[in-house]
Amino acid sequence: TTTLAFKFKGGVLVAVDSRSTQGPYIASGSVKKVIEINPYLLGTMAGGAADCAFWERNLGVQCRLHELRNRERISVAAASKLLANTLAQYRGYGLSVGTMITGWDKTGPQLYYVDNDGMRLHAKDTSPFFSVGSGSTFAYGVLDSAYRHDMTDEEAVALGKRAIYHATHRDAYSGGINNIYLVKEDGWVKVFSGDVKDLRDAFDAEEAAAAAEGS
Ligand SMILES: CC1=C(C(=O)N[C@H](C)C(=O)N[C@@H](Cc2c[nH]c3ccccc23)C(=O)N[C@@H](CC2CCCCC2)C(=O)[C@H](C)CO)Cc2ccccc21
Repeated sequence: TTTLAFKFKGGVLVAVDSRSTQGPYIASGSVKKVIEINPYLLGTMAGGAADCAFWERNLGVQCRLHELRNRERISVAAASKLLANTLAQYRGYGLSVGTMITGWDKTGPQLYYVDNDGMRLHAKDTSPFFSVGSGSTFAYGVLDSAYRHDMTDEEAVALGKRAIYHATHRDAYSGGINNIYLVKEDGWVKVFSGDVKDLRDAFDAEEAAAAAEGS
């Protein structure tokens, strides 16, 4: 799996692959690794498929209950804390969940990393991006070299495609479809869904267009 997300001038960019494996066997080439918790909150999934699917759906229930009790949408910080607390309760049970919780709340765009070890990291200017999964090392190589905060939405999408392309090219456990979401002030938008095999020319074309626009 390769999942990544980064904060930038326009909000938050989320990009994931869609391969599920059982050892060397590809169980699926088209799983959804982004869960749409509500129109303002997204969660990414890496690790045990059933663990991620079950506990992130459970998080959705907890977020909805928070809204009903408090008559206001839950913040990204609180939503990520609910999941971190749940995973802490099950520490030692063998859960495998590596996730990013992101969205836009009254404090603006926010991004957290949460995993089964009980880690909960807040993306700040020092580290505005995370990548989770077996392909994350390849994605970090691309993000570390090309990330800039003042990217346009199009440049951010092109960077997400480039990072997923290189990770799925090198990592046997990543592949399938690249799904990309943009988190804006009025909620998330799914902006791209395409086979990773076709990505190469996609981000080359976007690059050329951006260069032409710049000149
Ligand atoms: C697709 C699927 C299941 C599935 O593929 N299960 C296999 C065994 C699974 O969990 N695969 C993991 C890898 C894995 C196997 N055994 C493990 C034991 C512990 C931890 C991980 C694993 C996977 O693809 N993980 C993906 C992310 C998943 C894909 C499916 C959607 C949710 C996120 C990855 O992290 C990469 C492929 C790297 O492993 C189980 C399930 C239950 C209900 C509905 C759908 C599914």
